Amino acid sequence: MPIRIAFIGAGRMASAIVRGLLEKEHYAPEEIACTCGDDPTGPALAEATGIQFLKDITPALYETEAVVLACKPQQFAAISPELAEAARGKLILSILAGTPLVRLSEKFAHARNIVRTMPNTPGQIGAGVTAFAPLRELSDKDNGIVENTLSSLGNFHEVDEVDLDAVTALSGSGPAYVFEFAAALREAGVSCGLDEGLADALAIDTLLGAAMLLAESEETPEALRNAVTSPGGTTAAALKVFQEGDFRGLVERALAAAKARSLELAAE
Ligand SMILES: NC(=O)C1=CN([C@@H]2O[C@H](COP(=O)(O)OP(=O)(O)OC[C@H]3O[C@@H](n4cnc5c(N)ncnc54)[C@H](O)[C@@H]3O)[C@@H](O)[C@H]2O)C=CC1
Ligand SMILES: O=C(O)[C@@H]1CCC=N1
Repeated sequence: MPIRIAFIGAGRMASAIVRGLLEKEHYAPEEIACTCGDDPTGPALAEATGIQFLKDITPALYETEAVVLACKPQQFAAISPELAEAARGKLILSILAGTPLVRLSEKFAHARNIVRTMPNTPGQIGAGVTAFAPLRELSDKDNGIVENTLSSLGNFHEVDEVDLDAVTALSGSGPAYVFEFAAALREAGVSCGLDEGLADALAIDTLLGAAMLLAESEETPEALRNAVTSPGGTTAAALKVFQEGDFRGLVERALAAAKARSLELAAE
């Protein structure tokens, strides 16, 4: 059976996409191939999912419809000109943070089209969100491939490429901020006298419940926050500390740092 989609890189994000594609039955395992660098990720992904691992994937690219670039941005330069040439006439989907379409199209000069995307790790369980920007308008066929791939990870939005560095700062890196907040809640709960296991369970269910309420409610985050905050009560006491510590300013500076780093990655 010919390969229809090939993954250059077989790490965490490639695994999430492969699993999503298989779960939604967009491809049979034999129609997907991956390669990797000098580590065991490719054989491990093949073993876990039934897809093919090819140490040298270049010959197989001639028959594929689409190629997903899923190595690290710093590993992009190591992709050989021979591999890029074998991707002539193919649809290229990149998940590389920071790497702009202009740089992707220098290497994959003869691709049918190139789509720069920014997914996130909740895609592992179909709860991700991805933004994408195509180099040229997508044909119906390529639009179908992009939609199948991104919908298997969760929700998706088409954006102008210029927005993708900010998207990376917000939703690409964003799960890490939430996990850091969950860990901070757990530690603070322990400081307040709770058992660690209980603090962990309370932190997770609080984040999950609040996110589900926010997604289902018509209210803004501010309105939902206010609904928790009784005048002169406990929440007001905590939010005052957040405000004194410039919580919003801190988040703004964190996203600005991530966006600046994404822009720097363009040249690495
Ligand atoms: N981890 C995350 O939360 C997100 C990551 N991304 C992007 O996804 C990409 C992959 O990230 P992860 O999966 O986290 O990394 P990872 O380190 O888990 O996987 C990288 C993969 O690339 C392979 N590789 C290295 N050099 C190679 C080469 N020359 N040819 C082919 N394969 C090669 C490695 O063997 C490995 O399989 C990165 O570009 C990152 O910017 C995008 C959104 C979210
Ligand atoms: O930290 C990174 O560079 C990647 C891109 C977004 C999430 N992880």
